[in-house]
Amino acid sequence: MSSSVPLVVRLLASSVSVASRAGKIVRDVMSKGELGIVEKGKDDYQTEADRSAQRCIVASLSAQYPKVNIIGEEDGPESESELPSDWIISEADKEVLSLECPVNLHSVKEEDIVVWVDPLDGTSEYTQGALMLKRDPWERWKMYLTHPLISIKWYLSLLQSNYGFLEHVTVLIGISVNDKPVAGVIHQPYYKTMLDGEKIMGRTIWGLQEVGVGGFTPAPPPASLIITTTRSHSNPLVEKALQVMNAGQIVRVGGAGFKVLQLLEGKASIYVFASSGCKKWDTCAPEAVLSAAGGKLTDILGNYYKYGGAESRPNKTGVLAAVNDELHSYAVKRIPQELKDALSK
Ligand SMILES: Nc1ncnc2c1ncn2[C@@H]1O[C@H](COP(=O)(O)O)[C@@H](OP(=O)(O)O)[C@H]1O
Ligand SMILES: [Mg+2]
Ligand SMILES: [Mg+2]
Ligand SMILES: [Mg+2]
Repeated sequence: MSSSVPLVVRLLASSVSVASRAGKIVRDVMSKGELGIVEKGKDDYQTEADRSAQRCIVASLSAQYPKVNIIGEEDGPESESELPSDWIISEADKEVLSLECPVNLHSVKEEDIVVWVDPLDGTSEYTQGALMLKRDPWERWKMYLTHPLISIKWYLSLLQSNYGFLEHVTVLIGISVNDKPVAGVIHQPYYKTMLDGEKIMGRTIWGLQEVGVGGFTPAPPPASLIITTTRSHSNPLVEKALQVMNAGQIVRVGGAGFKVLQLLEGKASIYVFASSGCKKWDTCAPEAVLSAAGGKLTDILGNYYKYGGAESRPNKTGVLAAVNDELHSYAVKRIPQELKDALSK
């Protein structure tokens, strides 16, 4: 790889390649059927796919960029087992490598960068998706009975959905410089495209400050106000914030990455989540990609989060994102003060 390419662009190009490999790991774990679900906390789970995808991303990036501070969601005791050699990716996406680096990022050093990794965003939807891969209804029912995450209401909605909610799953790699997300990758392992009659799995969307987004073509916002929000982590405050938006429609989907994709694809115009459940790894890459496309992601007070390595992990004051500044200000104004106060406490 040419070292004349500025560091941020090289790191983004490497992240695009490694996210795609991590996405394959996510699919492979699902195909084997041994999800290895571990409960980290209330409504907070981890699977073998989360653990393995993170190992692949962190090992690949830290081998090439040893002084970059890489923070992953699934940090914990290091696994003893050796990493398969094909999990270490040293390739870098050629299209991204040829991008013009914004002038203010030209001289960024490894020490100035913090990378936030969410190896699998939408873990609830991933584990529920496993059910839909069981073709035999009796097998599916047995799996449901032993599944820790699914209520009967969800089971029924799953049966109505075509392919479960696997499309909501993303791999997120966010690159921040001096507290600010400047570049990011959102990879969708279960996005399907047909090419010459052949099914291709996965697509990778990237964003770079001042350059724009790649990997897909953003669509204009919908004509009426459509809000996207959580489908698996709601609570009374979250619902209150949705009520005040006066939206024509509310779309409940999994993952912070997928909700930002809903905004970029013209399926919704505002993402509202008045809860402290999301963390920095959930929003770093989505914020970078959204802002590169002209959108804005902040907390529900309208303040940007900071992404330095010493910042606390939770996004305590919620998430509010919109496709443009005008819709973002509309949403900030609509949120009642008592709700802002409740999250700021
Ligand atoms: N109450 C809560 N507890 C734990 N994690 C939460 C949470 N609310 C949101 N999150 C995390 O924020 C991300 C987006 O959530 P949602 O899909 O509900 O919008 C998910 O990331 P992960 O799937 O990577 O863990 C989810 O776990
Ligand atoms: Mg998680
Ligand atoms: Mg996440
Ligand atoms: Mg995750």
